[in-house]
Amino acid sequence: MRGFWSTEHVKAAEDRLLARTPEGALMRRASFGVATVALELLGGRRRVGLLVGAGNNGGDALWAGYFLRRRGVAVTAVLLDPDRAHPAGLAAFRRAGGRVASELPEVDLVVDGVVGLSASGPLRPAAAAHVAKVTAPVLAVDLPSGVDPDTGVTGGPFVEAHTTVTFGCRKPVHALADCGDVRLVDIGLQPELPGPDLMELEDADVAFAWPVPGVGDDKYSQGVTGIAAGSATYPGAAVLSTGASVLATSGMVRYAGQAADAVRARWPESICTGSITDAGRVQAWSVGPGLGTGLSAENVLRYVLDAGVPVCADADAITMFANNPDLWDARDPDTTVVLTPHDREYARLMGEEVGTDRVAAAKRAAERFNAVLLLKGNTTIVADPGGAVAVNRSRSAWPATAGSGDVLSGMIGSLLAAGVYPLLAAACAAHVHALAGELAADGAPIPASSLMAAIPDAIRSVRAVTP
Ligand SMILES: NC(=O)C1=CN([C@@H]2O[C@H](COP(=O)(O)OP(=O)(O)OC[C@H]3O[C@@H](n4cnc5c(N)ncnc54)[C@H](OP(=O)(O)O)[C@@H]3O)[C@@H](O)[C@H]2O)[C@@H](O)CC1
Ligand SMILES: Nc1ncnc2c1ncn2[C@@H]1O[C@H](COP(=O)(O)OP(=O)(O)O)[C@@H](O)[C@H]1O
Ligand SMILES: [K+]
Repeated sequence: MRGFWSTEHVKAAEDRLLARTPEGALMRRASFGVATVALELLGGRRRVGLLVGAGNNGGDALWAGYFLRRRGVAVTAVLLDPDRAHPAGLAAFRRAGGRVASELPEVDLVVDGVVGLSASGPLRPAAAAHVAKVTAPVLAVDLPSGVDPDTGVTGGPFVEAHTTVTFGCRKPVHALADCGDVRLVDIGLQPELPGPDLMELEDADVAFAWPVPGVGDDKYSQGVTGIAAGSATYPGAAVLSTGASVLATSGMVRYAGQAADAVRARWPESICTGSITDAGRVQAWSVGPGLGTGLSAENVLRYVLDAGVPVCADADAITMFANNPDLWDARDPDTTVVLTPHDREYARLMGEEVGTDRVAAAKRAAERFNAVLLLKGNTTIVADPGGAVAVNRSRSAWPATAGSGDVLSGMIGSLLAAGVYPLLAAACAAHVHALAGELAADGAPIPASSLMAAIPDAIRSVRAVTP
């Protein structure tokens, strides 16, 4: 699991660390890390440019320039605010033979030391003008300048980094925005940090959490999933949701609804019935995709909320909650619910747009509904009411296709039925879903049914990393 810490927590931890470290030692350690990565990226080429801002981020760039000079690299620095350039860094850089110029010459690599943790807003015009002329790959110090460190939001010009070298710990920007290849340099910060503000599951975490049958298991003992989705108008949603559930875990899937014939034809291993009241016992329900929002759909939603098992509520279920708040209020408050809106469903449910800070939006909704909230998108955010947040960045946008959400909700239902902790169930499903999309697409558009069919490949791929 990777952790990410907010600027507030990083700055407080850095202050504590600075208080017990000789002056300048942290910056030299950090910038030595920058220089090491720069040499690796240069691969024998010898011309580096530095864009140097007014704060310590610029100081890091200047000290990195100093170390590069000592390795014989030609380094030219552009000082964006010459009077406020880091004095010790600038003196060391000049001593080592670094050149200061008003424009970057032709170089093989640019080090972005414009702004780091204290950034606010997009690049200012002077910095933006220099960045616009850059053609060489950019190595960002701490984070790409112009991108918000806590939200990953860009509201104007920003640096597009080939690689980012960060120090002490990762920050939210590294999970929420494209920072290129992110390298972490240890400066001894970990002991000073509280628990992470965000987390991102890696393959090994997902493999560890994913339910695998034991020798003593049977089809019931692993948790039976119930799917309440689809309708006469939208039978496909039921087929996709049920299929995702069948493929995600071992054990049994029960389908209840108007698409029973279509589901039975495609998934003979599922136990299908036309009516929710005849479904039989399950350990979790996945409800909503293609269900409709009429009276009979409302009754289905009431039934699953009353079943005393965890519920994943998606699509039409979310719209019904938005249209009729009584439905939500009537549920047993102890029932675990995972809500999985996309942005428009979020706006319906919350009565406000998601906005640019998607993590804050997901946290607000999780708290308001006392539920796990999975906000869909290229970067999926999962927040639980206790304040924990997991993010999953999809490496491709191929999953942005009709029916893909139906697949996700079937997978979440399966993991909930197997007893996986709700935040982890949603985050693991998002991870495998994105990977299945990538594997199935392999560079060309795919329908959601192909994404669904790649679930076993994606599970195999994450499990391949475990010993
Ligand atoms: N503390 C530590 O232990 C360690 C810290 N380390 C390093 O320190 C960095 C944090 O340094 P920091 O706090 O000095 O501020 P920093 O990010 O350089 O920026 C401040 C200046 O930028 C300006 N500015 C703001 N927004 C801007 C924009 N959009 N576009 C352009 N300019 C903008 C703003 O200008 P002003 O508003 O004052 O005019 C201000 O003067 C951190 O990221 C890491 O690299 C490492 O050495 C490891 C040890
Ligand atoms: N740009 C994107 N890149 C990667 N994944 C995406 C992107 N847009 C959406 N997704 C994912 O695709 C799925 C879409 O779900 P949803 O909008 O509910 O679709 P549908 O209702 O058609 O099933 C979600 O899992 C979401 O995270
Ligand atoms: K930077």
